[in-house]
Amino acid sequence: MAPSRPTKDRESKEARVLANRYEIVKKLGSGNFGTAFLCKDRKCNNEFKVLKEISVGDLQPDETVDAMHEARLLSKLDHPGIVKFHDSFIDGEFFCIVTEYCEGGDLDHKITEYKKKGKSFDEKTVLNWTIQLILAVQYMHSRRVLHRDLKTRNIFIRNNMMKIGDFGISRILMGTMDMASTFTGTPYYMSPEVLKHEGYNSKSDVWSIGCIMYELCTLEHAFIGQGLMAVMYKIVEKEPPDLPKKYSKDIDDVFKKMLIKDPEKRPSATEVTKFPHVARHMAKMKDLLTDEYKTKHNINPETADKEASELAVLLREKSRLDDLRSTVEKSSEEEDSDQHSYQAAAKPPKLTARERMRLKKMQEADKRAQDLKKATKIQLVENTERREKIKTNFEKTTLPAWKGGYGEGTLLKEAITVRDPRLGHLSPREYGTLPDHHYHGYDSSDEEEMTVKHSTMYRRNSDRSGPKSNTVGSDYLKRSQSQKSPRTLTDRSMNSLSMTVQPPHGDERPITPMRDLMVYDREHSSLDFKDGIPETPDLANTFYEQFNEFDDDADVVVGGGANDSDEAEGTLVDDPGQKEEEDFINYLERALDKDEAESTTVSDDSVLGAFGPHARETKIKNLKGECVKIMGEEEFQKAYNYLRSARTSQDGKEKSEKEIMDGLRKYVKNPSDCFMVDQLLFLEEQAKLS
Ligand SMILES: Nc1ncnc2c1ncn2[C@@H]1O[C@H](COP(=O)(O)OP(=O)(O)OP(=O)(O)O)[C@@H](O)[C@H]1O
Repeated sequence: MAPSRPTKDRESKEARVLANRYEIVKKLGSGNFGTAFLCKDRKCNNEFKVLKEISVGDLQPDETVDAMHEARLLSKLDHPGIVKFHDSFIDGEFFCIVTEYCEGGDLDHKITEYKKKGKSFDEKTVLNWTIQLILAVQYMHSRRVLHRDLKTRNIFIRNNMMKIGDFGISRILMGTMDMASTFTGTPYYMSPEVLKHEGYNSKSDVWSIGCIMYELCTLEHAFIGQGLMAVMYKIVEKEPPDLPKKYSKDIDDVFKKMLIKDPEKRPSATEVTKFPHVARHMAKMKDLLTDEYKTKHNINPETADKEASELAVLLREKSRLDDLRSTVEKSSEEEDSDQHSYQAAAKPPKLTARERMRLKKMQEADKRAQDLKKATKIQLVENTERREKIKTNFEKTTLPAWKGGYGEGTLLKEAITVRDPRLGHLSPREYGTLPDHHYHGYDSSDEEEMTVKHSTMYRRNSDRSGPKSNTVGSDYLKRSQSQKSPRTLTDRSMNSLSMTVQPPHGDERPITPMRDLMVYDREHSSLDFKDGIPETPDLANTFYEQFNEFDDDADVVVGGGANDSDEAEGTLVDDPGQKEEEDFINYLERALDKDEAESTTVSDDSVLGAFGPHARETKIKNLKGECVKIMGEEEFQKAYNYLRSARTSQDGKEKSEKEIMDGLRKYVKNPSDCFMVDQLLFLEEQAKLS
């Protein structure tokens, strides 16, 4: 069993916080490689995540680096059927992995629960889940990643969706990378080629999914026997059992194909998706999910189409009007110059009555915008002066600590608010109730681009996790800033914000006055609020907090850690659940595409996680220790000698598993214990070869 932290540390009443952000909530359980905890991510709206601690023991530093590297690579896997990897870090002697939390627990628990209640999964559920798993496996394989330890305990349930978790980092760290989970004594999902030491490849993962599928139908393992050797023998030699009669022949066929002994003949994940029965079911799933998605997210296809065509007409009109405007502007400029006045006046652009009217309106609007720009410049100067005045007042007076309401917050807000002229003059209260995006993107002038931002609309005072819709605009801005895109929002991005953000109507929860302040773009603004930081410590702190929150480098985007940058580049859809639904529908669609290219079989040599000599040595050492612990020194030595000669028989005659097992009985009480001895021999062989 992997070492765990000292009891005192774990039982302390104070919340344990790791990496300055993950607050341990409770222990979920301990596995062979470490302990899993439910934690709250303080930097991510207290979102629940799972933190797994694995003792790195006496690993060499380079192996830990390897594991970190592996963790980074795994963090790139982004699929609705794969448990999201968020972060990894070293904490003392522990390597910590932070992943998505799956509230439905693992599939092993689910199956046990069903068994206890005498329930069973219907065919549709079995197919749904198998398809979800196979799509995730297909995705992994296309990225040349093998799981190698697919079993019901490594499959998690979230929102009734299957998610593959527990990738190999723990096994790398504990030195059991070669064959799936040999320490755990769970050979039930291991393929014949793995048991025969013929190497792990992508088809071995497909085998494991076949075994899981059988388990979903029967709540039993596909290959059972008394002891590990018996199980191994059945896997290698015996045909899989039939599925119970209540399942169709079609689904039985799919399962049987996934359990073809010869990996060459066994279908790949992509081929499984092309089986007619699977493809038909996938198409149904896609239609159903798409309908559900539309209903849930209030998307009416007819309205959407109508809106899209209306938008297209408007865009066409706008672009024609833009052309006309520039032509008119050009001709009037030319009229002003002596050179071409006659020529220009002679060729006025041809406009329809409607266009003339629109053009006139546009020109008026342009003029108004120019005036507003000027007004804002004046306002800026006034604001700066006012701010200076307030600063001086602050220096002279000590303000009482803020206790709610719109006291000094309002004062400060008034002082430093740069008003968006399009909003007219609003009271602070009115500012507070406007949706986020109304504050973005006003250009005060060409030279001094300034992005004005309202910080935390609709957020509660105590908890900063507001409804999702309120953060979309802010995240959009954060993203655009972090990508160093132009600081001001274009009309189009304003439009996209207006379309995406749906502020909850009538939601006027109290707003923290200091948070009502607008945050400015430090690099580009001519206003330097740093000079205007309130002197009262509490206010100053809150003031600073805002800068931290919106700092370009601040770690604030959903997802945290290793994935932050990726997610920052993500879609505008800010609800992870919604994104996942969309992604899953897309993957189904892609899998249904007949022309989709088949990924080649991925073998052990070509995948992530090739480990170095240090890791192998550690593995051999651990494995030997484990064997001696179980069998005793003497018995281990006998079994080891016997198996070494049996496995490496030089006479060219290969013994069957049954023969080997029978021979083994002469030396050991329980031949199934020798499963690990076999692993040890295999590793030693590998070490010799490398
Ligand atoms: N992402 C997750 N979401 C929800 N529960 C999880 C998650 N990861 C692990 N768990 C739960 O935490 C417990 C411990 O998990 P862990 O992976 O450490 O061990 P295991 O899966 O039981 O064994 P092993 O990994 O050694 O095969 C299990 O009950 C598991 O269901």
